[in-house]
Amino acid sequence: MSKRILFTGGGSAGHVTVNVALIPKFVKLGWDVSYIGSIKGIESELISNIESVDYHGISTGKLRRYMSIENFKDPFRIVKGVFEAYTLIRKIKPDVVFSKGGFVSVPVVIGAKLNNVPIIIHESDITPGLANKIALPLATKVCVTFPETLDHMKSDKATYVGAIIRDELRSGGASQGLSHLQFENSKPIILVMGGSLGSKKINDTIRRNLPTLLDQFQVVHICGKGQVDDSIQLNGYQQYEYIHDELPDVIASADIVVTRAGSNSIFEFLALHKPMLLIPLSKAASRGDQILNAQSFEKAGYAEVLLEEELTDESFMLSLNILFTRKSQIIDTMAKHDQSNTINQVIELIQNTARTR
Ligand SMILES: CC(=O)N[C@H]1[C@@H](OP(=O)(O)OP(=O)(O)OC[C@H]2O[C@@H](n3ccc(=O)[nH]c3=O)[C@H](O)[C@@H]2O)O[C@H](CO)[C@@H](O)[C@@H]1O
Repeated sequence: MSKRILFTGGGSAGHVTVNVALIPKFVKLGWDVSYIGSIKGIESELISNIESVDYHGISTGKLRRYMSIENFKDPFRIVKGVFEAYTLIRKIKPDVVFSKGGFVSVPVVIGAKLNNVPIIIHESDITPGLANKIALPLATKVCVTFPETLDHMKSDKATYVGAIIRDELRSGGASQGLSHLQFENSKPIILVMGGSLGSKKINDTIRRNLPTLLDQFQVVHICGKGQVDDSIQLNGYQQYEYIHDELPDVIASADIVVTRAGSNSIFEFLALHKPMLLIPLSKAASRGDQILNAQSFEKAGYAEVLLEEELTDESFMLSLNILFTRKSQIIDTMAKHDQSNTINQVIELIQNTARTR
């Protein structure tokens, strides 16, 4: 009988793309693969069309850090989600659950524990997110991406594995990227990505500085859902809400990147040797995890960092020019970083943690 793995994780693409990297590996190994996510979230968009995956949507509540009327309804949604996850897991009978975090993962982890299924959680950021903090006592093992996380997560369950990157990202072609973007070979290309959901602050800064930027560069701008501005039609400037299949080619064609400091994105740019200007999400809007991610990359010599509080048109153009000048030196530093074996290490850990039947 085939082994069975159940994945969970969602809310933003950063809580899904690691699962997207692992799923084909388990399909190839002959495992049955199921996924529990939300009914309408990005995970349902990114996963439910993968043929070999049995996708189940459950009721979810968001773990907010701010006051909202929804905070009173969400405990009921979460309890409903736990009941749905528990019942599904009883039926699916997975040998192991792999959780990438995000609020949808909490009911799934609780449902797995109630069914006595071993749970592996994966933390992408330096400090654990709220969902993973709740999941930690229930988990069998915890995989972490940054070595520094072991200091924040004082648990013998934690193992440093590094970043899990989708294979397809490594096979992009710069010339395919150029032709997809309808760009020329004459000017360098900046890829702007304000996280998987987009960033209004970064979008506005780019658009205000477009005349100056386009003198020197071509700009491909991933703006986030609903944030493309159709009134801007300029040569050498392309906007997208989100890029799916063409992302490997687009990244391959880019010379430098301007991005938030979401863990998956920055490790992907590191693996693909793309020097980065990081503008981390501020502490006012988050637990400050992206600031720590960014500082770690700056210290390692992979990135320039500009804090949101210090973001002005002048500081942005200055940091961008410094990055562009340091480009070759940064690429040399990036070339010394090798994480090509992380995915195999994680697969082995999952296989060793799964129940034996
Ligand atoms: C606002 C917020 O809560 N952000 C968090 C979220 O970020 P976010 O969801 O932005 O996640 P990441 O930057 O880590 O990853 C985004 C993923 O989406 C992919 N992608 C993105 C754009 C696109 O057009 N196409 C595409 O495929 C990227 O290649 C990457 O694999 O999860 C990260 C990982 O836990 C955290 O570090 C971030 O702090």
